[in-house]
Amino acid sequence: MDTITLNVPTLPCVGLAAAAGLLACKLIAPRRRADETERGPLPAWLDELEDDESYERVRLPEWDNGTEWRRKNGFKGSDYVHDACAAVHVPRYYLRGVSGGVGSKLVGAAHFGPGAESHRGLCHGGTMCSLMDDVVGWTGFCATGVCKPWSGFTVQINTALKKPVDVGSWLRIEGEIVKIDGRKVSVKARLLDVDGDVHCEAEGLVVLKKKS
Ligand SMILES: CCCCCCCC/C=C\CCCCCCCC(=O)SCCNC(=O)CCNC(=O)[C@H](O)C(C)(C)COP(=O)(O)OP(=O)(O)OC[C@H]1O[C@@H](n2cnc3c(N)ncnc32)[C@H](O)[C@@H]1OP(=O)(O)O
Repeated sequence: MDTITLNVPTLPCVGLAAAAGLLACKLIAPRRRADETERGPLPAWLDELEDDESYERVRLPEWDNGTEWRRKNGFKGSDYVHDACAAVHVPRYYLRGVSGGVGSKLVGAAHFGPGAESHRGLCHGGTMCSLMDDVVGWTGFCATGVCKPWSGFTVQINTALKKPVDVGSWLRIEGEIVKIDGRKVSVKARLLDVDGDVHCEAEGLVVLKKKS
């Protein structure tokens, strides 16, 4: 019968190697995944928005410096959509704010990464719904015509899935305030490609926080 000899001094080494591997995954792998180049270049039309004076880029510390800002402000994880490693990722939003809120429009680019896959190269419908939730919420936060982060809650997102999304796509995401009734902000949103084909659209409702 074969015998297996356990070399006891190697055990701590194996343990150390495993710990080092784990640390490498935690520290190195997420950074590699976060590398923008893996998503390819940002779509060119984002530059057009940058140059368009009617739109202003929404810059927030929770997006620009997410990890550190969140840790300091009591958040417990990474942003489901805005984090660089998110399966479906929005790197930027631009706001065309309108005084009074109605007509204010938020436009951004969304990338569907490999982690968003459902069936053979196509993305999970839930990734489109998540995006609709995000853009409805952030558009609702612009109910005064300027972006006031976390100023309300998304309470409804009625999403119609119209056309599948390929893994690796960059699509345009838009939200627009169509009605404000007290604390209730109604938003229409859609996700479209460069040809103007609509992949999904949504009607959403945001309830603003009570004034304290
Ligand atoms: C607004 C109150 C603030 C509370 C303070 C908490 C302190 C927190 C501090 C800081 C938070 C920063 C904010 C973070 C934002 C996160 C981002 C997201 O989008 S989260 C996504 C997941 N969404 C949820 O998890 C929502 C869950 N829902 C709720 O928590 C409640 O429903 C809430 C707070 C949104 C509203 O509760 P109510 O007690 O303040 O207000 P009511 O009187 O129930 O509703 C106001 C109006 O909205 C309608 N409404 C509410 N929910 C609706 C729904 N689901 N569908 C249709 N209408 C709805 C109601 O019918 C009412 O309408 P009528 O004024 O009577 O005409």
